[in-house]
Amino acid sequence: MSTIAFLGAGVMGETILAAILRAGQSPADVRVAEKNAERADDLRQTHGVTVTEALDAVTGADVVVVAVKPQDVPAVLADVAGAVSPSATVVSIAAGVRTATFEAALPAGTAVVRAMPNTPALVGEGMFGVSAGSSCTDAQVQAVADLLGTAGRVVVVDESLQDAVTAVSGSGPAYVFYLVEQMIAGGVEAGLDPATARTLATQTLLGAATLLDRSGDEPAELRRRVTSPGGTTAAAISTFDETGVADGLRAGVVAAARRSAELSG
Ligand SMILES: NC(=O)C1=CN([C@@H]2O[C@H](COP(=O)(O)OP(=O)(O)OC[C@H]3O[C@@H](n4cnc5c(N)ncnc54)[C@H](OP(=O)(O)O)[C@@H]3O)[C@@H](O)[C@H]2O)C=CC1
Ligand SMILES: O=C(O)[C@@H]1CCC=N1
Repeated sequence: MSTIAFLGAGVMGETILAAILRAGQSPADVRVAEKNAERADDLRQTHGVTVTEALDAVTGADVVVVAVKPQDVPAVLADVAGAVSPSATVVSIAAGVRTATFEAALPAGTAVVRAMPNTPALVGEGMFGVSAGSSCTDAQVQAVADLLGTAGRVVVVDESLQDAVTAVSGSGPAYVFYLVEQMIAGGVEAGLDPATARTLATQTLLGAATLLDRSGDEPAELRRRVTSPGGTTAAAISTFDETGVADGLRAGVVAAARRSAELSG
C-alpha cells in the first residue's frame, strides 16, 4: 500500500483524506501536516492518522497531496522540496496554481498532477478534474485518477482547462447551495415552514440531478417538460429572465474562471 502525505487538511484536504481511508487505505500509511493545532488534534482523533511536521510527512511518501490555500503553496513547497522522494507523485488541489509553479519549486523531474475536487466528495459524489504536469507519466495520472475516483467521478483534462473546471465543478456546489437557499426562502415566503421547504428543495435537487444524469437528456429539454404553457413554471422562468438570473449565473461562472486564472499569478 502507498504512503500518502497531506500538506494541509482543512475542508477539502480532510474530505479527500476521509474518502481515501473509506476506500481502504490504512491510517498507519497516512501522514498529515496541519498548521492549525485544533484541526491537527481533530484529524488525529477522528481518523487515527499520524499528524506531524511537513518535512517528516513527505519523507518517503509515495503520494504528496498539497491541500493548503493557494497563497500558502510557495511556503509549504519551500519547506519540503528537498525531502520529496524522486519517485513520489505530488498532487495539488490548490485552485489556480499551475503545475509549472510546483515543478519550478521541486527537484527537476518531480511528477506533479493538478486536481480540482469539490466538496460532495465527502459523500462519495465528488467531481474531480485532473491534469498532468510536464514530468508525469500516463500511469501516474491514472493512479491519481483511481485514488480520487474512490470519492466520485474523474475527468482528465488538459491543464489549460483547469480554470474552467474550477468555475463549473470546483466552486459549483456553492452555486447550487445558493439556489437552494433561495428556493427555501421563497417557499417560506409562500407559507411553508423552513424544515418542510428544505425537504422539498433538497429532494427536488436530488431528483433533478439524478434525472439529468441517468436520462442523458439535455437540461433545456428536461426543463421544457416541466414547463406547462401558461403554468407555474413558466411564471417562475419569466421572472428569472426578467430579473437577469440566467445572465447573472453565467457571469458568475465566468468570474470564477477569471479569478482562478488570476490566482495563477
Ligand atoms: N473548499 C473547497 O470546496 C475547495 C477547495 N479547493 C482548494 O483546496 C485548498 C484548500 O482549501 P480548503 O480546504 O477550503 O482550505 P482550508 O483553509 O480549510 O484548509 C487549508 C489548511 O491548511 C493549513 N495550512 C496552511 N499552511 C500550512 C502549512 N504550511 N502546513 C500545513 N498546513 C498548513 C491551514 O491552516 P491555517 O488555516 O491555520 O492557515 C488550513 O487548516 C485550496 O487551495 C483550495 O483552492 C479546491 C476545490 C474545492
Ligand atoms: O473558492 C475557492 O477558491 C475554492 C476553489 C474551488 C472551490 N473553493
